[in-house]
Amino acid sequence: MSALDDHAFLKMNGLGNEIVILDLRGSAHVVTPAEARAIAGGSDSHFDQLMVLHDPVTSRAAAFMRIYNSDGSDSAACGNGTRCVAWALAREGAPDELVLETASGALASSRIAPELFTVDMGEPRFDWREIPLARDVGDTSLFDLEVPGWPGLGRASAVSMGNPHLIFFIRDPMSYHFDTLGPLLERHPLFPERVNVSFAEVMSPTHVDLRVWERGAGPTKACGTAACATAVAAARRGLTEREATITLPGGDLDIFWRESDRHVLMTGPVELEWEGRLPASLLRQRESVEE
Ligand SMILES: N[C@@H](CCC[C@H](N)C(=O)O)C(=O)O
Repeated sequence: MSALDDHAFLKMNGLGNEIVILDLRGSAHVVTPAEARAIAGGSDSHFDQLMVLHDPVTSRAAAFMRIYNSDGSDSAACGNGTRCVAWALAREGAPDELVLETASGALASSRIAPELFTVDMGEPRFDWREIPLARDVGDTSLFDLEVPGWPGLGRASAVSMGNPHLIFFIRDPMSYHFDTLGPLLERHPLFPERVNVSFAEVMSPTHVDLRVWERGAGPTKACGTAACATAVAAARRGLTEREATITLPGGDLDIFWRESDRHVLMTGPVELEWEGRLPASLLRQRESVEE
C-alpha cells in the first residue's frame, strides 16, 4: 500500500477560512492541481486552502508547506493556514515557537494560548515587480486602477505578503456586489499572476473592517495575508496606526507592523473541526492535457 492510500487529513479553520492539512512528510509525492481540486470537491474535505506538509528544507524548520487554493492553483503564503499548521504540529509535540518554510520564505510562529498563535509574516513588498504588477504604476500605496463599468471604486493600493494583494479603501464594503467585482478584479490585466482583492473601511486609527475575495478561492470569511496587506497599506497611507484590529466576516485578527525590522505580526485563533481520511483515488488525479 502506498503512503498516500487512504491518507489522514485535518479539517480546520482560521476565523472561518476553511483549511485542510495533509501530511506528506516522508513522501516524495507532490500534490497536483487536479488532485487539489478533487480534494476541494470532497464533501468533508472542502477547503479554501490546502496546506500540504513536506519535510523541511533546513534543519531549523519544522516543515515545508505547499499551499493550494480550491481551484488547484498554488499560493506562496496563507496566514490562517499557517496558524492551523502550527497548531497541528504543536498537537504532535512540536515546541510553542517554531519555523515553517514556504515557497516565499520561512515564517516563525509562537503559541500564545492553546488555540491562539502569532505568526511573523515577514516584510511586505511594495515594488511593482515584486507584487507583481504588469507595469510601473508609480506609488503602489495609491494609484489609479481603471475598472471598466466601475468608475466609483477610487484609487487602490497593492502589496505583496509573499502573495499579491489589491486593496480599496471605501465606505461600506458590504454594499458592493462582490460576486461580480471579485472575479473581475482578480483577473485584472495589471496583475499577471492574478490578485487577492480586499475592500476595506477604516473605522478608526486602530480598526479596519475588511471583506476579501481570494485569488483561486473566491469570497472567504477571512484571509490572514489580506489582513496583513490591508493593515500595512492603511498605515502607509496614514489612515491607521501600525497596530490595528482587522475585522473580517469570520472575526478579528490583530496585525502589528513592527518598525524595527518592518515585519508584520499576525495574531489570531484556530479551530479543529474534524479529522478525516482521503480516499486513495483522490491522490491519483491526472492533469487534463490542457494543463
Ligand atoms: N487565506 C489565506 C490566503 C490564501 C492565498 C490566496 N488565495 C492566494 O492565492 O494568494 C490567508 O489566510 O492568508
